[in-house]
Amino acid sequence: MNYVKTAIPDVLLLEPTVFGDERGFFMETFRADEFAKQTGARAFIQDNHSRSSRGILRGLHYQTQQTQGKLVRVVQGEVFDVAVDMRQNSPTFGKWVGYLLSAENKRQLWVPEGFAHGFYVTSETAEFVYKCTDYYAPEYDVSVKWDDPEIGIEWPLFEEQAPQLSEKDLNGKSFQEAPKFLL
Ligand SMILES: Cc1cn([C@H]2C[C@H](O)[C@@H](COP(=O)(O)OP(=O)(O)O[C@H]3O[C@@H](C)C(=O)[C@@H](O)[C@H]3O)O2)c(=O)[nH]c1=O
Repeated sequence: MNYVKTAIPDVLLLEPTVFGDERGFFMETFRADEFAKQTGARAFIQDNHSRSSRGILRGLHYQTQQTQGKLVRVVQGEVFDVAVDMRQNSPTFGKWVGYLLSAENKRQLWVPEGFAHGFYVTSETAEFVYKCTDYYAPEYDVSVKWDDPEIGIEWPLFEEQAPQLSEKDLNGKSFQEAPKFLL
């Protein structure tokens, strides 16, 4: 596994080593020892899997307590995946990074605690799989507006179709009013 620093050094892009042969391919998707060495993160205790159609946007989400670090990947289709730094005392506070993750490119994104996270589906459907360092806690769940101009995420949107969001995400907080981390 290749761990690549992004423009926000705490957010890492992981490129697995893929062994192809006449049967198909094999890759390791997670190793606790290597991952802990690279990130210093707490152990993962929850795994999630979601499926979404083209044009769905989920995010931007984080939990103010039981804060989750997330190791995310796509097992079918393609998404544009984004992390936003919500750590007030960080040199990259308010900055975002975004990457296309797909079943084909097999890349993973490490989104540490202190970041809001979201994704936009660019294929017909996408199955999204991720590991979390803490449990889901809806009482601490925050949604930040995906299109807040202060963050300025450049989503690769389809022109003919506005992104489709959940009720919760339609009512997301502005970046300014969203609670920040002091990590
Ligand atoms: C996230 C989550 C949801 N749920 C339930 C609550 C709800 O009824 C249903 C759908 O929840 P949501 O609308 O919050 O799902 P979703 O919009 O997919 O939320 C996820 O979005 C991405 C971007 C993230 O970063 C994740 O951490 C998570 O917040 O699933 C759980 O039971 N456990 C969980 O861990």
